[in-house]
Amino acid sequence: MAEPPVLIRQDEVEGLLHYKDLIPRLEVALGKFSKLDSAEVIQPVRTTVPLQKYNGFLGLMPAYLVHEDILCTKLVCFYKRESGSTLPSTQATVLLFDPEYGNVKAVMDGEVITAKRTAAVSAISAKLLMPAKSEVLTILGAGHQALSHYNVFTETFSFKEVRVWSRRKETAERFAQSTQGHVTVWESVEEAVNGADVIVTVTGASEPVLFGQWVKPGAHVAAVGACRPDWRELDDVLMRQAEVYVDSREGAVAESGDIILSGCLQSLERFSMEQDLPLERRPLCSNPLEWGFKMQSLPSLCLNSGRTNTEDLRIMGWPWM
Ligand SMILES: NC(=O)c1ccc[n+]([C@@H]2O[C@H](COP(=O)([O-])OP(=O)(O)OC[C@H]3O[C@@H](n4cnc5c(N)ncnc54)[C@H](O)[C@@H]3O)[C@@H](O)[C@H]2O)c1
Ligand SMILES: O=C(O)[C@@H]1CCCCN1
Repeated sequence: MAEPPVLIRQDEVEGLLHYKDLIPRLEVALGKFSKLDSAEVIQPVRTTVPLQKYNGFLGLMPAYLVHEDILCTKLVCFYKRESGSTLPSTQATVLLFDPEYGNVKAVMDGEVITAKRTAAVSAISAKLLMPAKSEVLTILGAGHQALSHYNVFTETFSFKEVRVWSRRKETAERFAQSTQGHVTVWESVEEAVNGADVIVTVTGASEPVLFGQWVKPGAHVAAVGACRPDWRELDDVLMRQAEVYVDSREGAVAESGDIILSGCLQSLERFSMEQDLPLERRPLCSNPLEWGFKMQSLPSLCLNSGRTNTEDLRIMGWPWM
């Protein structure tokens, strides 16, 4: 008879999960996942159950690391909340299984895991893709993901200036006061991103909030918020100008409204058809030399609107370069 599962609470997860350990482990996992080799990582596109009555979804996210024999599933409820709602927009739980016996070994808080994993993967994309002398970071959105992204980006890099914008100025001001460093609050997105080297979009928007004409050439955009086919944060101009790097081709094609609604996929598909590339190797990027940059399940995509140093990507161990 199996032992009952261990319960790992949010404060315990918070105390155990540190970016200095999380980032290198995610880089290894990303590398294995990018190989599309099911002998390494089995992580199908998640199943999503609509909760129409509450304008939300339940996501079921299994993953199996074969060599490490780690089997887990994240169950996450996520919602589009009305402005000013006090209800949470995300609630997640992670189950760890004994792959041989089949029982649940641990039930752990998924909120901190989601906040830190997502931000860490955005930081990994920035390590590889942001301009060499990045000085200005702009965060669009002032919620949970905004805070985890602020924390990992200021811990990992040294920006001279950090800016924040939120659709409600008071939430941006509250966010700025809650951080340890100096964060400036901006009234408009256009002003907030003007000259920014790195832009993180972590809003609950359904329509574009970031427009290509405002983004400095070569800037890096870590687009996190639009993780449903009918949600988007980025406009068509940005999607078509940028080199698009995604966590998973299958996931992005199924879930990323920024990719699906901008039509950039069709043009890229057309390109790869013409090149008669094998399906599993088709790029999801505007630049034929850059393969789809695979990242842990969402952020749905990272954009690099300038040249990318592909050598860095090779160094990170992504063999598909
Ligand atoms: N890619 C991933 O892996 C991943 C992980 C977690 C969350 N998300 C998504 O990222 C987004 C932010 O997540 P969170 O946990 O920080 O949520 P949150 O509710 O804590 O914060 C959302 C922020 O977006 C703002 N916002 C909401 N609706 C908006 C709109 N229509 N226009 C502009 N701003 C708006 C809110 O004011 C708030 O500042 C959500 O859409 C969530 O689904 C993605
Ligand atoms: O992959 C995740 O964990 C997130 C949860 C929030 C909605 C989008 N997907």
